[in-house]
Amino acid sequence: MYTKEKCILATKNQGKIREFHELFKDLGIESLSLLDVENPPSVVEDGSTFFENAFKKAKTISEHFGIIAISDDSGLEVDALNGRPGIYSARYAGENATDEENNKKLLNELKGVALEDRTARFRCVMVAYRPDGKWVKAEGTLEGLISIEPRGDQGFGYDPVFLLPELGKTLAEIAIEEKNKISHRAKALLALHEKLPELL
Ligand SMILES: O=P(O)(O)OP(=O)(O)OP(=O)(O)OC[C@H]1O[C@@H](n2cnc3c(O)ncnc32)[C@H](O)[C@@H]1O
Ligand SMILES: [Mg+2]
Repeated sequence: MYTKEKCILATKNQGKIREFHELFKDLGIESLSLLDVENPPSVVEDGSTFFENAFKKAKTISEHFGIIAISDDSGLEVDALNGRPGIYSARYAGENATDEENNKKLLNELKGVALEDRTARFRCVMVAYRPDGKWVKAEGTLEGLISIEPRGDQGFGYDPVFLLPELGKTLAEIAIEEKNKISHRAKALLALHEKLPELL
């Protein structure tokens, strides 16, 4: 059973890894991540879509370690910015930008835009890749608004500026368990999990 095997999460993002590990507890999946191994191959994210980048991350890591790899390529699409930063979310404010720098740039770009026009969504594309070349993919989204000011200290990335209108809170103001009930990542992982038996 794959649930007893180790698979590897093809990510170095601590925030993503924490969410995956919480979700994996319920699904009975055991995994390593790139933070648990020495000198993992680096993957240049030069694709033009979330899928291309997710596919490249999963394939490279799976072939290197010889086990199933699960990747996550995700980002924020802001309607008032014609979908930017999109696949460039991690490097929006520059190649090695911090989350704070990216959030600051985003809020600056949206200066003067009314709250109701700050609609946005997180998108997550996941690929599970088996070393012999068989793979499955899944996707999830989460709709919301870009807040006027950052709020909250939980989560990671753009969470402090991503407002959930129904709750009146940002993603950084809710607990990881709550985020994992609604997030783009959780939706993608549940859809991926349905397809994992195809890799067995
Ligand atoms: O490529 P890996 O190693 O997985 O890690 P990464 O941080 O580079 O990840 P991506 O290339 O997928 O870039 C995703 C960007 O979108 C942001 N992001 C994705 N999911 C998010 C979430 O749930 N909450 C806040 N920001 C998120 C994240 O902070 C990054 O800036
Ligand atoms: Mg990346």
